[in-house]
Amino acid sequence: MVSDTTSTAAATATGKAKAIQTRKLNLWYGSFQALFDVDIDVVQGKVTSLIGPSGCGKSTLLRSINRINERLGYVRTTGTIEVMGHNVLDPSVELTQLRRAAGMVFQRPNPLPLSIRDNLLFAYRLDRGGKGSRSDEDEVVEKALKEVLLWDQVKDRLLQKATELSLEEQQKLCIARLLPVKPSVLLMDEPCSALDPEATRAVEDLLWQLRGEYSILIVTHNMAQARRASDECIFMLMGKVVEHSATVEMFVTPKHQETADYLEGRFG
Ligand SMILES: Nc1ncnc2c1ncn2[C@@H]1O[C@H](COP(=O)(O)OP(=O)(O)OP(=O)(O)O)[C@@H](O)[C@H]1O
Repeated sequence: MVSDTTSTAAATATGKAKAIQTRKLNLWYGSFQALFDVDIDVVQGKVTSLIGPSGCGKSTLLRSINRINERLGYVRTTGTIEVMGHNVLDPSVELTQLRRAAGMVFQRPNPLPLSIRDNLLFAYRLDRGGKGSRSDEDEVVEKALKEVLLWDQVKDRLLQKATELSLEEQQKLCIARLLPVKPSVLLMDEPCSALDPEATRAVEDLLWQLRGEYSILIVTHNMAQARRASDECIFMLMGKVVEHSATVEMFVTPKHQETADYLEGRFG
C-alpha cells in the first residue's frame, strides 16, 4: 500500500526555504488520473531526484511545475503548485515567464539549429525585446558558458552550429541557454539518458556545481545517478509520493517497504 508521505516530506524540508511546493496535486490526462494528492517540498539550492518505476508519474509531476503538460489540451490539474512561493496555477500567471523561471532540460539535447552564441542569446533577446549591445551579449554568453564549464572548449568557435557539438556539449549548452534569463529552478527530465557514461559523469558533475545557485529537480531511472548526484530523493509509485528523504537515508535506511523493494530491484 502506498503510504501518506506528508510527514516524511515535511521532515526533510522543515525550516528550509522551498523552491517548489505542491499540495494535494492531482492531475488527469482526459479521464485518466496520473497524479494523486502529491505533496512535495523541494528545498532551495539542492539537487532533488524523482525516482520510481516507469509510468509512476515522474515526468508528469516535473512537467506540471512549469505547466508544459497543458500544451496537450486535455490535462486537468487540481491542488496547488508554488515555485519560489508563487502560485503557478493562478490564471494570471504568464506562461512564458513561468517557463523562464522554471527552465526545462529534456532527455535528448535539443539546441536550436543556430550558432552556439545565438542559442545562448535566444531567450535573453526575447526577454529584453531585442538585441542588446555587443559587449553586453558577449558578457552573457561568456558567463553562461563558464557556468556550465563549456567556455574553454567552445570560446574560439562561438559561431559554429550548436548541432555540430558532441551530445555532452549540446546538453551542457541546453542547460547554459536557460541561465541568461535567470531561472530559480531547473527541471531536468532524464538529462543524461542519451549520453555515454563519461558524458553522464560530466553532466552530473555540472549539476553538482550548479546547485546552491539553482534548485534542481531531476527525473532519473538511474539509481546510481540518483545516489551520486542528488541531495534528496522522492520515490513515487502509481502517481503517489511514497517517500521523500535525504539521499543517503533513502538508500541506506528506506522508511517504506515499497522503497526498499524498488531500490533493491525487486520491481520496476
Ligand atoms: N500525454 C499523455 N496522455 C495520456 N496519458 C499519459 C500521457 N503522458 C503520460 N501518460 C500516462 O501517465 C502515467 C504517468 O506517466 P509518466 O510519463 O509521467 O511516468 P514516468 O514515471 O515519467 O514514466 P517513465 O519513467 O517511463 O518516463 C502513465 O500511465 C502514462 O501512460
